[in-house]
Amino acid sequence: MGRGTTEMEVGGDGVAVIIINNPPVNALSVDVLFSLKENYEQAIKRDDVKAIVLTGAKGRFSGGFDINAFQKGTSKEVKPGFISIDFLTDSVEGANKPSVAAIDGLALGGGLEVAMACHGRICTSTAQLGLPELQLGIIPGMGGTQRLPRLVGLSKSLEMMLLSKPVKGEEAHSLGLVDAIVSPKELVKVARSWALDIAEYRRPWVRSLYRTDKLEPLGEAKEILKFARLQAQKQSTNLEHPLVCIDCIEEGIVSGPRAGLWKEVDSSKMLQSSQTSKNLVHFFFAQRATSKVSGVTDIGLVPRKVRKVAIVGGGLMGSGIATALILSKYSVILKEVSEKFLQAGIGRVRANLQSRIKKGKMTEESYEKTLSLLTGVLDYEQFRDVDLVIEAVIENVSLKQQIFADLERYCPPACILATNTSTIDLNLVGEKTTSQDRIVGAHFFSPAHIMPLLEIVRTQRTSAQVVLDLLDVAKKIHKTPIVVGNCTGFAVNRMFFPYTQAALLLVDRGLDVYQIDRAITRFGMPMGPFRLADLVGFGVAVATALQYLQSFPERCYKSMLIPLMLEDKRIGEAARKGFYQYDDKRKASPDPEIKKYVEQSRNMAGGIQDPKLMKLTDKDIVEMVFFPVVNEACRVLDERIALKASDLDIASIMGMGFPHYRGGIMFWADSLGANYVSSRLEDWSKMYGEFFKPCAYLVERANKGESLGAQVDLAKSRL
Ligand SMILES: C[C@H](O)CC(=O)SCCNC(=O)CCNC(=O)[C@H](O)C(C)(C)COP(=O)(O)OP(=O)(O)OC[C@H]1O[C@@H](n2cnc3c(N)ncnc32)[C@H](O)[C@@H]1OP(=O)(O)O
Repeated sequence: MGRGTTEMEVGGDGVAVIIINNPPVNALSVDVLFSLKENYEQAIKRDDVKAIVLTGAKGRFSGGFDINAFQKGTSKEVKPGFISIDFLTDSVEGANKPSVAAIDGLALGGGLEVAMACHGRICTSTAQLGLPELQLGIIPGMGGTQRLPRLVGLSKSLEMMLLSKPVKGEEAHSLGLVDAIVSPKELVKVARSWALDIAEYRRPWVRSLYRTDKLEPLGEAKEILKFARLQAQKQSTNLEHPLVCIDCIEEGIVSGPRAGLWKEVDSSKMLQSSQTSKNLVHFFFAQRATSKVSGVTDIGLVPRKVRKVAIVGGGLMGSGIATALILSKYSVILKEVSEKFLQAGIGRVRANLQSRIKKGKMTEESYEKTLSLLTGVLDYEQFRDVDLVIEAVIENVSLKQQIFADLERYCPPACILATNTSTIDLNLVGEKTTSQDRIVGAHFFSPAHIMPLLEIVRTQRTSAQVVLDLLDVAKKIHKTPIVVGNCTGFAVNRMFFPYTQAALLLVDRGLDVYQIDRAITRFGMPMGPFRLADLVGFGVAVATALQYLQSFPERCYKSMLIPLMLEDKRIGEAARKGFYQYDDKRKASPDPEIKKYVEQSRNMAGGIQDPKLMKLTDKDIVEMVFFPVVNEACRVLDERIALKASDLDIASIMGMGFPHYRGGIMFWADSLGANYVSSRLEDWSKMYGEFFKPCAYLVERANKGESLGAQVDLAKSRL
């Protein structure tokens, strides 16, 4: 079956309207592009056609080239340059009949590139126009690197491409990217008469590719490109495609737009088969797949409306969650135990909003309006009509049990009862209630109003309806949800607990703390394990480590390094002293004093330093720190705590900052090969103990030559 088509209607006015039709976003599949080409040929041939209007069905021009084709390939072989040069440049832009693009909704990537090959563009004020290809590890491949700079100037086009940042209709108009803004109702009508005006020489016949009026003089252009290269190298270390994009733009400016088009064609082909592009395309689909949950979103249920939310606990997490909710227009009640704590909680919400004002993301007026959605309370009286409660108090089982028993008494019987615990078994939390079907985990990551991930934890008794309702709330507060099962640490924290432990093991065996952090940040993590431990605080680190020690004693590495530092009141960034020392501006710098703790810890670990470890490359360090994480992720899948490896990819990226351009933890492991990961772990386990022992799931997949990302058997699911 084909993927999409175009339809053509020729009106009595001599205008052929060609409509792109490929729901939901009118993506340009190869089928759509071939159909478009056929209709163009017809329109050019027919004597009753004077001009052409190109538009998209159902209020969306086009979301760009069909990204599925990057993963699955296409049914037809297309020769290089066929779409960009033969069709768009020579047949559409070079035609003797003018085309006008009528843009509503979105014109992204290939969608905007097709529109830029037209001789005029009309759009609605809400339309989004942009070239976001770089977010997929590729560059615009249908002339975008050549035409966008010629329409909006070099600086703005670089910003739009390098940041994958679209512009809205009004801005597109003031930039000169579109010629007029009209209402959706008028769109096609105005485009028709615009096209006729061009055909009859009442308006200029503009071929964007040959315009030079917006381009800066050569010397200035070269300076702008030089600066852009420096910026790209700084902001996108490890990435090649932003630099390739700049090279293509430069080629067009220096050697002419046709040479630029050919360089773009060749570079696009090369980048499409790069590992980075595969990783980023995987990330695109994996992110969308998280909200498709088998047994929840495919059984005909409809999410219930959540209007009013109560939060118990106004600490760092509770106030962050409250901020996220009021920002999405939920009415929120914040409960604390005393006036003092309540005011502190509300103060934190205020500060979160104020910081948005400082960053220009919020006006004073919307600040007041948003804050008016928050009510502080000291008892449960106002909980009688809430639709959702999120408990966010300290990690104390009996306190949580008491709170849930109270919630059961005060909240309506259908109210969703969620806990923000990051480790405690949900069955334990709800032990003193009879409401197990509506108890669910809503695990936010700190700071909750900023971090994009929401881990939704369900027990075997949580109802599908409750999970669906929370998925809907997640969407409304712009969080990416992953639905996981119930166990110590759930999916995200559990998967990452070996991260710090591996780093500690390496230090006990002779490696330098800062060398490890450097290798991990060069790999693309926002910070290394030791800098992260400082940020989280040693108190939390030790408490969490104890929980894992209780749950998974056989594979915990017990280093004394953090407890030793804790004894001396080095507790991390909060005290300005952890693995690093911190100045007034919270800038971290290595601290020579930690040497003594390291020595002590090494002695307590038996003083075994391994000369082999002294010669580790960055790559080895990265693998020794992350392969234990992959190993734990495999266990999480094997136990069906997560149902899809791609959910763990998203969790690693959005919860832990794993570089998205590496595709996420499991996709990255698969790019190296399950067999490689398993055999390296096996070797290390012989040298350094059980901590590295590959789990049965990993060994089995490695032996069978299967990828770690291949679907698990859902029949065994515990959810
Ligand atoms: C040669 C060229 O230069 C190369 C290119 O054009 S590459 C493509 C460039 N285009 C892009 O990067 C745009 C990617 N898409 C997006 O940013 C967003 O999907 C959007 C802004 C278009 C719509 O966002 P939103 O309304 O929130 O819906 P969203 O859930 O993201 O997408 C709806 C569906 O359309 C699909 N989709 C979106 N863009 C697509 C595309 N270009 N190709 C194929 N499918 C696409 C999504 O996968 C999703 O499918 P699903 O329902 O099965 O999960």
